[in-house]
Amino acid sequence: MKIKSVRTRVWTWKGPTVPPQGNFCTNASDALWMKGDAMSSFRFHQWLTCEVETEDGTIGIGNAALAPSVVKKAIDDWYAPLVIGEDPFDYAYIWEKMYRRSHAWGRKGIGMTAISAIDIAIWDLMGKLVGKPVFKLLGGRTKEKIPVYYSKLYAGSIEAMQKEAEEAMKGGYKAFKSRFGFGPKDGMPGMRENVKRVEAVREVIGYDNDLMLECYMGWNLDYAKRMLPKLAPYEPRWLEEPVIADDVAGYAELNAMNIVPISGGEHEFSVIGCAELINRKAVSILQYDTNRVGGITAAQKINAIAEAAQIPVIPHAGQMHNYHLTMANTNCPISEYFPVFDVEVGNELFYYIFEGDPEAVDGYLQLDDDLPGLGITISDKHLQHFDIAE
Ligand SMILES: O=C(O)C(=O)C[C@@H](O)CO
Ligand SMILES: [Mg+2]
Repeated sequence: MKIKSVRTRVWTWKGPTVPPQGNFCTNASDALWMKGDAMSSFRFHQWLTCEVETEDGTIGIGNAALAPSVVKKAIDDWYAPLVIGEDPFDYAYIWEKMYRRSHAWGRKGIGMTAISAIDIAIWDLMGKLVGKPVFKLLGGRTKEKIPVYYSKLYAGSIEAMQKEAEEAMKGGYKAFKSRFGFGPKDGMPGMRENVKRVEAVREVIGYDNDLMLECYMGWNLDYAKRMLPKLAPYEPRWLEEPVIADDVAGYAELNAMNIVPISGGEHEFSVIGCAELINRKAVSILQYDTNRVGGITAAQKINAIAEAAQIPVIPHAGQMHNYHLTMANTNCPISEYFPVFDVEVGNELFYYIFEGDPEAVDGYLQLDDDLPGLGITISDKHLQHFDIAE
């Protein structure tokens, strides 16, 4: 069975969006003097779909959210010709071929994202060709159902964050991730504002539920070292991306302080890139995203390395490509879950492109033992809200 085509499309959201609300999420651009919406370059209002088709007409669906229009070009011009004519079940060889033939520029970022989208499509394809869900090809069911954590709680007024946390509690969630709104440029007053919001969310969710704290690369080593002791009393399960992704030494220093577990990895790429985070003890929880790190082929290899180091893997984002890996690995204890919302940052945009993503019920989600592949289709329900570029 050979791959006969690779079809990429870029989906640009033109529907209603929720406008940014002030200091709602620290991020890597906060260190710039720029005025205005620092999160603007971190929104996901475009998405890439990648459909890999075999001679018999079976189509596997992959996707990517980072720089979709550039990734499309990389796939169309460079990677698609490498995979057409190959047998999808030679997925390890295909992965190496894409990785090594673009090694001069593709090891991280755009290239690895393109490799990820194709690889995810190949795994969906293989599942469909053998009539098995992808998780059954990876190790099978390791959980009755997948516990999830509610991931939103962007920084806003204390009242608004407490209201959102109350609603999420009513939804049955038992773990919650909130975002910080203040960082180094906001000085001591900002530190106090950050702590106030952590305390306020804890007041609502109590101490029997997990609270994770997200910096999204918006702090630095000095600021994070000063913040950790202030956060410890609120018992966060982890502090996420406190420094920029390249500051692996900073990650390792913060993690070694052993005050709050440090997590990261959603902006790391390839097996070796994640092995570096593990081997340098830079993270206590690894959070690659399968549609960035190298797809399912790479993610499963990373899962083995993480398991050997007893570092739990909790992939960034929801989406089926991550859920299947979590279901198939005991060392992947829970999944991140973006509740279905109006399009804001855009983490939730995939709900408007695909059908089949499970909705969390009482803090859990379920995968179907008998649904071949990833279990998603491309939806036609929201086409009026997208411009689609072939
Ligand atoms: O969900 C996460 O971990 C992210 O980093 C999403 C990003 O939009 C910041 O919240
Ligand atoms: Mg994150």
